[in-house]
Amino acid sequence: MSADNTKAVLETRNLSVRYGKVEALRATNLRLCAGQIVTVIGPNGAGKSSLLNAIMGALPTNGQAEGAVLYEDHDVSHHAIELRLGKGLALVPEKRELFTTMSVEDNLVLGAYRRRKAGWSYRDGLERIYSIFPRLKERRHQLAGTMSGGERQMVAIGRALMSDPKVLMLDEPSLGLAPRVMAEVFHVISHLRDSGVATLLIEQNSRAALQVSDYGYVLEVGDVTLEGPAADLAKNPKVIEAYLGAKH
Ligand SMILES: Nc1ncnc2c1ncn2[C@@H]1O[C@H](COP(=O)(O)OP(=O)(O)OP(=O)(O)O)[C@@H](O)[C@H]1O
Repeated sequence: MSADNTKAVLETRNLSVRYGKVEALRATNLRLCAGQIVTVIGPNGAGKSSLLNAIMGALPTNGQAEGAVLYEDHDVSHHAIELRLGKGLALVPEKRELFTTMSVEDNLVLGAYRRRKAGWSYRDGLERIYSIFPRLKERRHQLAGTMSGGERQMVAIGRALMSDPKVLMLDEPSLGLAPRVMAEVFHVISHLRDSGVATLLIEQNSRAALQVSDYGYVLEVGDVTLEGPAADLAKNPKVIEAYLGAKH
C-alpha cells in the first residue's frame, strides 16, 4: 500500500526540531493513513525520538518544534499534549515510563484518564487489553516495576491503547527484549492494524520493522533520505547495506 493514495490520519508538514543550536530534525514530511503501519528507521541520533515527541507535543523543555502536525486535517501543532491525547494520538516512549510501584492494572487504568466516550467503562477497556495481552490479566495485581522487560513493554502499549487512540506511536518497542518476546510484540503490532489503529513505529531493528510495515522512511541526521513501500525499502541496496546487512 502506498502512503499517498488514501486519506492521511496524521501528517507532518516541514516539521523541524531544534535544541538550542542542535538541529535534530529538518523539514520532515510524513504521512500515516488509518490501519497503516509506517516505520521510521535510521541510526542513533538521527532525530527519530524527536520526531515522535514533536508529533505528540512532548518535547523536552529545551526542544522547539516548527512546521505543522496535522491530525485528521486539523493543525494540532499548538495543542497541549493532553489535548492531542484526548483527540486520539498516543505515544509509548522509549523508556516506557511506567508507574513502577503501582499494579499493572492501575497503570492501565491511568491510560484512560483522557477518555471521554459516553457509555464507556474502564472495565471494557481492560478486557480489550487483556484479550490482546492475556499475560497482563494473569499479572494484573503485580507491581509494574517487578515485571520483565517484555511484560513492561506490553503494559506500556496496553496503557497507550486504553486511550483508544487512532494513531499509536511506538518508540523502539523491541529495545532490550529477547528475540522471542520481540516477536510477540511485533505480532501484536501487526494485529492492531486489523482494528484500524494507525501505527507509527520507530525501530533500530529495521528488518523486523520493515517486515510488519506498509511504508517506511529512512531518517539520517535529521533528514528523510529515502521513503517508499516497506517491501521496496527492504530490497533497496542502500537500505540493505546500511541497515539490513549481516552486521545488523
Ligand atoms: N533534550 C535535548 N537537548 C539537546 N540535544 C538533544 C536533546 N534530545 C536529543 N538531542 C539531540 O538531537 C539529536 C536527535 O536525537 P533523537 O533522540 O531524536 O535521535 P534518535 O534517532 O531517536 O536517536 P536514538 O536512536 O539514539 O534514540 C541528537 O543529536 C541528540 O543528541
